[in-house]
Amino acid sequence: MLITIEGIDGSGKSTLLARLRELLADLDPLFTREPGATWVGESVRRAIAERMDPITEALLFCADHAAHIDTVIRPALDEGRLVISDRYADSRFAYQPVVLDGVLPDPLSWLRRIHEGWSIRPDRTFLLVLPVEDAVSRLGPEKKREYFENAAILEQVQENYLNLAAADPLRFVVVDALLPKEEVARFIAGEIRAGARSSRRRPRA
Ligand SMILES: Nc1ncnc2c1ncn2[C@@H]1O[C@H](COP(=O)(O)OP(=O)(O)O)[C@@H](O)[C@H]1O
Ligand SMILES: Cc1cn([C@H]2C[C@H](O)[C@@H](COP(=O)(O)OP(=O)(O)O)O2)c(=O)[nH]c1=O
Repeated sequence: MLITIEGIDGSGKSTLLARLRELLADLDPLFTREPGATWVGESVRRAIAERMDPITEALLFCADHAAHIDTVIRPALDEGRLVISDRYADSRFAYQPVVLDGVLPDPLSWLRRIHEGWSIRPDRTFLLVLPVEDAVSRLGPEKKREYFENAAILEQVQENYLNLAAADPLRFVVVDALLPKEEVARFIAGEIRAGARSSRRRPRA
């Protein structure tokens, strides 16, 4: 079973993942992330830091995804493991249209076409949602921010995320990220546990 965690920068993904490691330890999940689970992820970080052109950047994120699926996700799913990824394809569909706006006529369709035929659809995606001003204040004024970590960009990213969730309500679970950390983590752990139980009853297609 493939679970993905999505949300704008500062929504609480890293905090949540750390707690899920404890709460779900008995299920022995494989925790992974995008970008960065493969060496391609290092190129992605460099591309963001150096502000490469948006097409190069988008294709590097996609290359990281392909390597991530090939080397980490597919092997684990084939072994029947529960896989939980901090960011996944929806990060591309939410962030890259913002930077590709004006560069391509329809960035989202372009991105979707690139993923077609090889990417693996998550069984469940938890989307952490909170007002952008709260996310930005959580990121902290003193922190050296990455390019995407600014309010105007994050507003558009979050709007894209909410549109993705509205279009696919069976897969997405929208979670109020303003709730206390422990409440967020326990709710999501419970949902993942319930999903894992029912997927054991269903043979994998
Ligand atoms: N539910 C929450 N309530 C209040 N603060 C939170 C919550 N979740 C995370 N935080 C804090 O917000 C900041 C950003 O969280 P983090 O997990 O790093 O976000 P992300 O990985 O999504 O960028 C951290 O300082 C973290 O302690
Ligand atoms: C996976 C992915 C991330 N991103 C962005 C989100 C983040 O701003 C940035 C780095 O992701 P991430 O490693 O989650 O950020 P951090 O560890 O600094 O919180 O890349 C994309 O724009 N597209 C993508 O496909």
